[in-house]
Amino acid sequence: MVAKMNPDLKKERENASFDPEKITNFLYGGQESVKRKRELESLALNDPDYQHEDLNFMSREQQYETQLKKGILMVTKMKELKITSAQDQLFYTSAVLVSDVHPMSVHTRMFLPTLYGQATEQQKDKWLKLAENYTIIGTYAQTEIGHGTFVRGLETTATYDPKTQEFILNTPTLSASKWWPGGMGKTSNYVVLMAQLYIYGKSYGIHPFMLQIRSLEDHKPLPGVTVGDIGPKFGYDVMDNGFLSLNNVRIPRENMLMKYSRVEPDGTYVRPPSTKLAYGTMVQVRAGIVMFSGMNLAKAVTIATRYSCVRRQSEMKPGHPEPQVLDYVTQQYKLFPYLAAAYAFWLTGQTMMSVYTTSSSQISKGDISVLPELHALSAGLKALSSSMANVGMEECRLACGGHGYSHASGLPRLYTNATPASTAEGEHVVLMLQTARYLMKSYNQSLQGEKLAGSVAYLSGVQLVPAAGRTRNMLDLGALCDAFRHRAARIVGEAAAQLRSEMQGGKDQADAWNASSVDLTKAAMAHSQYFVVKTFAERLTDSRLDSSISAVLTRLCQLHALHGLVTNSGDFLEDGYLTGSDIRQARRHINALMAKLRPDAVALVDAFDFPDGILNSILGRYDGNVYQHLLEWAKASPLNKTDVHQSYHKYLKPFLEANRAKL
Ligand SMILES: CCCCCCCCCCCCCCCCCCCCCC(=O)SCCNC(=O)CCNC(=O)[C@H](O)C(C)(C)COP(=O)(O)OP(=O)(O)OC[C@H]1O[C@@H](n2cnc3c(N)ncnc32)[C@H](O)[C@@H]1OP(=O)(O)O
Ligand SMILES: Cc1cc2nc3c(=O)[nH]c(=O)nc-3n(C[C@H](O)[C@H](O)[C@H](O)COP(=O)(O)OP(=O)(O)OC[C@H]3O[C@@H](n4cnc5c(N)ncnc54)[C@H](O)[C@@H]3O)c2cc1C
Repeated sequence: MVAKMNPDLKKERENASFDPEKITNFLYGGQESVKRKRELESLALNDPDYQHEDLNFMSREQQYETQLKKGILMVTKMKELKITSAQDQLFYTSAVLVSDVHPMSVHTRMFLPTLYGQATEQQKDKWLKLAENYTIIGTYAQTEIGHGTFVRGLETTATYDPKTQEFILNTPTLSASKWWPGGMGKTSNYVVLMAQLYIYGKSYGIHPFMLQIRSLEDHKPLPGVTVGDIGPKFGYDVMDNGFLSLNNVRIPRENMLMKYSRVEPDGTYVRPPSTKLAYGTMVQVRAGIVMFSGMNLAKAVTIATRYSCVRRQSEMKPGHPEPQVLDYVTQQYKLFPYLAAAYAFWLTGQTMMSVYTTSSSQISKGDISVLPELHALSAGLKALSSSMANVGMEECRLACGGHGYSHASGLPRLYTNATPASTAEGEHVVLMLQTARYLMKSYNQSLQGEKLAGSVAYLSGVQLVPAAGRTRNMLDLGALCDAFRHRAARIVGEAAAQLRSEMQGGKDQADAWNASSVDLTKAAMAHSQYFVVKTFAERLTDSRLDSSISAVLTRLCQLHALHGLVTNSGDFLEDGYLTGSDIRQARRHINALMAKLRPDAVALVDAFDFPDGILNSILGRYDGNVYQHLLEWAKASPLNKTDVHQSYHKYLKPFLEANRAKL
């Protein structure tokens, strides 16, 4: 029997100004792609082999085991079903894994991409098939107990022995032990080991090496290898992040991944075109995190928005029925800016991926000129999107009141699994500083009359003319983009001036950089925000957009820009580019936009097209039948398996009896 839809949600859907299907098609790149997405999702969600008890009711060991079993089934079925394209795999795996990963995720996301990106053709012949077949399972072992951020400072060594033509691998100190790699604790039998290369006592920096860590027969650690799980974490329970130490482990010379740099049998070192090519896998994952963050934020906003239409609380007017909590403007102010941000990062994530694809094909053809722009853009956008998603997901949880704190909402698990995106693959301040480094270099080039291209083109010949006194329409997307561009250019310029003045005051470059780093981070943030606002606005100029959806998407874009502007108003006011009256106008527009978006809120989250199985949230159910399912879910909790829990007999009963006896 089809359950009846909650009447409030039904009404919301009837009153929307547009057909959400049109936006779904826009978000996923067309009708055909949406059709395929739904086919694959339904295949996964209706497959009985993937069904299991709620992970939230399990111990960590059980979660690991369940998700490993599921991961294995998933890769087997994808092969059988010939689900081969990256897009199809993403649709299918998202439905199987929901907001979790599986213990072999880093194999797929980093180990294989490292082989594709860093191995020679010969090495690919040797390992790729094995890795693609999951005959070997690997991870990306870079971070150590003592160093994660400072890759150049890693202590693991790979010392070349020309006599035997082998590398000797060692973690010479406690702090050199590898720590964190996903799937290394219990699952992987191989790693790509990032280690300092030494030849004849000379260091050549960090390079990738293929290393077998466990027997392919009985999975026991190989001689010289100590490996295990690092223990429970804030989230990510299903993943066996691991530690690894190495004691004089020898591997053949051919195990260094040598696409870009080489060690000849006699120990001659052949330099790569750029030492940063060894960081390629990190750049790829960072680019992916922009979209990943947009999608996670979209899930959280879907849950909180639907629930806010089902939830009724308090009296807005004495004696009147309790309103849907989404009718409180403060609730709209909690959610709508993140609804807009989810759209912004979703679309920017797509742009980032297409920049990545184009640039990486140029790099593989030997053109490394695109590397600095790709690195700076992906670092800044990864940092911005993941930190915004963190704040937004938490705000969505808070917007669900008490029920948001329950695992039934899906929000705690979504948050704890997604929040590492801010730290892993480059801590967010560290990455912002990388973007700032590129901005400083570009800005100085522009001062010397060089014409800049790509994301920093706007820094060329920038004229910082204060525009106070000018009347402007704060809803005009062109004017909003101009304001963000002006702010970014000004802050970049001021950070450069600050850096210069620190150096003129006697500091060396490194101390001056540290002293200016708050301003530098701010410059990178302003630059990345400008990129997002501009990208969002540009995507709306697509002539294929139907007018009904173009109107509502324009409102979201305006809200995204205006909210960013109002929350950073000091930046726009500081040099008089905007006036107090512009900011007041912006605030009024935000209120008006929220009122206009209110009737479309549910349709806008429906358009993300997350089926219930993927949202995995009782509060966010499509049919809105929240309370009945909350109760059913609670009844399934392991503590409710018996009316009287065994601990009553063990502890409570004797305690009560002893107390009674004392009366
Ligand atoms: C967990 C959930 C997350 C969700 C993930 C979502 C994924 C999305 C997909 C969705 C599915 C989910 C599946 C989950 C499975 C995957 C799980 C992944 C798990 C995470 C794996 C990892 O966590 S894995 C380790 C990553 N660990 C770092 O991330 C270290 C940061 N640390 C550095 O990355 C360097 O340490 C740092 C700072 C650059 C300095 O590097 P350095 O010291 O060598 O360089 P300097 O600063 O001296 O800079 C010298 C010059 O190099 C330039 N440059 C530097 N880097 C460059 C580069 N990459 N490309 C070009 N140029 C570069 C720079 O711009 C300068 O250029 P210039 O001289 O011209 O100014
Ligand atoms: C869930 C999860 C999964 C992971 N998976 C993997 C994996 O599969 N493989 C792998 O190799 N690693 C993995 N990592 C490790 C991850 O990449 C690192 O933790 C991350 O790069 C941050 O480095 P760190 O831990 O050294 O932080 P730290 O650098 O110690 O950061 C601590 C503080 O110092 C500040 N700081 C550090 N350097 C600077 C600087 N230069 N300027 C200003 N501030 C600075 C940071 O901003 C931060 O506030 C994973 C981590 C997590 C949490």
